[in-house]
Amino acid sequence: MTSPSPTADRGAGPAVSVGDVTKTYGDRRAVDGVCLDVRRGEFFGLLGPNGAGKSTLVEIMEGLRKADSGSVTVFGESPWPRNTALLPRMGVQTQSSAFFVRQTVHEHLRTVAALFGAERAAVDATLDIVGLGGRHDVRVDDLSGGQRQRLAIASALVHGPELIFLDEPTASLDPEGRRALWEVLRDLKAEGRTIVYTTHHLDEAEALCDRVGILVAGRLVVTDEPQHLISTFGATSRMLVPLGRIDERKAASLPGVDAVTVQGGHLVLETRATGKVLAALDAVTGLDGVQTRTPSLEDVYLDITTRQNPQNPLASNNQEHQV
Ligand SMILES: Nc1ncnc2c1ncn2[C@@H]1O[C@H](COP(=O)(O)OP(=O)(O)OP(=O)(O)O)[C@@H](O)[C@H]1O
Repeated sequence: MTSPSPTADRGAGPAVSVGDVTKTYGDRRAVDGVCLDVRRGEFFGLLGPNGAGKSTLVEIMEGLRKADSGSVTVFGESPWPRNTALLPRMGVQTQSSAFFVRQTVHEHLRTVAALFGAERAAVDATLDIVGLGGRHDVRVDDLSGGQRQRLAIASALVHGPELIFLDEPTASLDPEGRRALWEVLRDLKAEGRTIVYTTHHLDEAEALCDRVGILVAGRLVVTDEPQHLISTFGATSRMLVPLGRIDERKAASLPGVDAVTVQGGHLVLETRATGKVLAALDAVTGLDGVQTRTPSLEDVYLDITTRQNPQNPLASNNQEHQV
């Protein structure tokens, strides 16, 4: 990015502050009393099932949508009604980003850059970093879905904003493109920029985010660091033992085993006491071919969203916590 590093601003207040924000469409409450501060220089991931309210909340933070009630500030100022002083400081990629479809890729990004007064050199550099360096002369109309997504991301980055909002930026990218974007995002964070993004890729959120927030039915039920969330919620580890090595009943009776299921060619032992179970397995059958899967953010996410879903009879509302 060509703009100066925003690192110097880090000591000031939060990049984004959301206070008790609510948004209702008809009789549907899309965002329900959300409070959240995103710190300067933070990489914050907003997670949640389809329809949980992520895009609506992000659009309210961006100043693209008006909240029914509550307060939002971006760098201490309200983004609504449209705050032109904030626009150069923010980069926005939405799920329905608009394009100048009759222009070429390079013309499109030049037009966007000019709107923000960004240097022309930034256009070539940004196309390179999103992997569109070889596509300058292709008409936007003729891009594939993933290439359009890359161009939308480039449009959010070309003016070197301090605060970057990305709504499911990796949704249509191929695996190579996804990993390449991870590196771009890590570099942006290393420059001191603040990133707020939504994703359904939990491995990605675990790898990239300083903190994640999980929205369920419009309510922010958890905000925490991914690793802390995993240890706090104590999701179980799984041990995969090749079938035939130990029978199901005997496996279930081993000390520390919480549950046993058969999946594919394995007995799957769930446990919160990995060492104890490994020692017991070693004594009974040896550890050759035994695989251990430690809990991931995805396990915790599924646990939380299942319990918090109001449609689910096991739902409980007593897990809210923030770090
Ligand atoms: N413009 C709108 N008019 C009416 N209802 C809307 C509108 N936008 C969103 N909704 C509804 O609000 C709820 C939240 O939608 P939103 O798009 O914010 O969720 P999301 O978490 O981003 O979902 P996804 O993961 O599928 O993108 C959904 O029930 C959706 O149908």
